[in-house]
This record gives sequence, structure tokens and C-alpha cells, in this order.
Amino acid sequence: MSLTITDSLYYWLVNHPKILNFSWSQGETLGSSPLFLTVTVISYLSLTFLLSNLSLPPLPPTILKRISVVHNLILLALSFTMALGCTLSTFSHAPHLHYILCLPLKTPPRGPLFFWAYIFYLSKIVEFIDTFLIILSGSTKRLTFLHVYHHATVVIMCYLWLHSSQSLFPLVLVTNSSVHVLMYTYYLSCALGIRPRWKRLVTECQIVQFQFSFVVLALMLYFHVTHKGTGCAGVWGWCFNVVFYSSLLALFSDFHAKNYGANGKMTAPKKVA
Ligand SMILES: CC(C)(COP(=O)(O)OP(=O)(O)OC[C@H]1O[C@@H](n2cnc3c(N)ncnc32)[C@H](O)[C@@H]1OP(=O)(O)O)[C@@H](O)C(=O)NCCC(=O)NCCSC(=O)CC(=O)O
Repeated sequence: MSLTITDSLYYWLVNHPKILNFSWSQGETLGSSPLFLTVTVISYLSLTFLLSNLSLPPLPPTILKRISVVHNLILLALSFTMALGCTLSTFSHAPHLHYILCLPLKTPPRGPLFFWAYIFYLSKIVEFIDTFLIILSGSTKRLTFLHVYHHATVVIMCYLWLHSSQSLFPLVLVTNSSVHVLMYTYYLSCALGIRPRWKRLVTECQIVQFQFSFVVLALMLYFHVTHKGTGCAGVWGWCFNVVFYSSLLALFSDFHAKNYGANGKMTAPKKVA
């Protein structure tokens, strides 16, 4: 029985023909052109700026609650599936651990690992809805620089992963999707009217994931420099990730200090379940 479940999981998340034969081809795959990326990011930023300055009346709470519940459920399920799919793909398609930290130069962006990188990229566009939920709730003070900067920049990072076959993306993808399972469970509970006591744990898991990313980035650099021959694929993406994760680590540390204070207590406590 357990063998059947494992076989089904491998079929649907790794060996399905659509996954096995996936290929990111520049300009052909949906979302793979630089124009698509530019229009997507500029539209997100413009719409966010416009809608937040229009002083729209907030959506009635019951409607907002229903939309939030559906949106958070979708992203919770998607994050779980991406973490599992990419983990299983790594086990069955990475020849050795070294491979996921240092892809050989000119690795073509195809097969299961890149399929999950592509789904992850598209999921970051779906996450734009988070921003519109904040605007539609009327709590624009929650529309922080951290939030908008993160949502706009992470899409560019995922595009670069695919475009440059960036080494180490499988580890970052699995870590981030796992943290997002926790984060969307938190948001789902809030939308259902239950405010979890473990908000701080979510923030701390996010901070640990950024710290862990630096370990992974350092390992990739080590392999790149010491690798006999050509080094690892995606060194420009590596530079982008260093800058992006450093900024997120600083912003999240600041968020942590402001929200939970130096003694670990929430500075502005809300009703908890
Ligand atoms: C605990 C956090 C996850 C969230 O902190 P916040 O202070 O934003 O959270 P909060 O307690 O005010 O959120 C609860 C409110 O959000 C509403 N809400 C429900 N679903 C939502 C959704 N999908 N997106 C945004 N808001 C949502 C709830 O109904 C509730 O409204 P009400 O209060 O009215 O009942 C934190 O660690 C964090 O990430 N803070 C940064 C802000 C942010 O935007 N994070 C997400 C993207 S960054 C990211 O994702 C990094 C990563 O990759 O890990």
C-alpha cells in the first residue's frame, strides 16, 4: 500500500510526461520573455501604487474573508506540493548532492527540477494577490516597503533561476515553499478569525531561511572556485541572490525588532486565539 502511494507521488510529481518533458524555452514558454517579466513587474508596482492612493472603500469583511480563505488555501496547497515535488525530483534526478549546489555550466533548463522552478516562478505572480487583499481590506499601513519590494523582486529572482539555470535553486525553493506552508497557514487562520499565538515563530522561520540561504550561497561559491574545469552555472544569479537575501535579512530583522521587541513580546498585541 505504502509502495503504491510512493509510486503515485513519484508519477504525479516527477515522472508525469508533462513534468519529465518540461523545457523552459526563451520566448516560447509562457512567461519566459524579458518583456513578460518587465510588464508583469511594472504592472504590479503601478497597480499597487494606484490602488493604494485611490482611497477605495474597503471590501465588506464577509466577502474579503471568503476571498482570503480561498487564496490562502490555494497557496498553502501549492507551497506544500512544490516543496514535495522539488524534493522528490531532487532525489530521483540529481546524480549527487553536489549537483544541486553546483549545476554544470550550460545545464539546459529542462526536466522535473526546472518544472518546479517554473511553477514556483508562476506562484510568485499568484502571490501578488496578497497585496491586493491588503489594499482591499483598507489597512494600507500593512502595505510596507518590505512587502512590495519582496513581492516585486522575488519574481525577477525566479526568472533568473530559469534563464541562467542557476545552481542551488532546488534548496532555496524547498526551504522557501516549506516556510510558506507555515506562513499561509498563519494567514488562513487569521482570515478564519483565529489569530495564532505563533506569529513570531513564522517570522523567525523566515529569518532562519535567509540565514540558511547564505550557507548555501557560500557552498556554491566554494564549489565554483574549487571545481576542476568550468565552475557552476548561474553565477550572475548568485550575485543577485546575495544582494536580495541580504536586504531581506535586514528588513525582516527590523520587522522582528519592531513587532516583538527586544524582550520577545509583541509590541502591539492583538487578540489571540
Ligand atoms: C507573520 C508574518 C508572515 C506576517 O506578518 P504581518 O504583520 O504582515 O501579519 P498580520 O498579523 O498583520 O496579518 C494578519 C492579517 O492579514 C490578513 N491576511 C489574510 N491573508 C492574507 C494574505 N494572503 N496576505 C496578506 N494578508 C493577509 C489577515 O486577514 C489579517 O488581517 P486582520 O489583521 O485585519 O485580521 C511576518 O513574518 C511577515 O512576513 N511580515 C512581513 C510582511 C509581509 O508582507 N510578509 C509576506 C511576504 S514576505 C515573504 O513571503 C518572505 C518569504 O519568502 O518568506
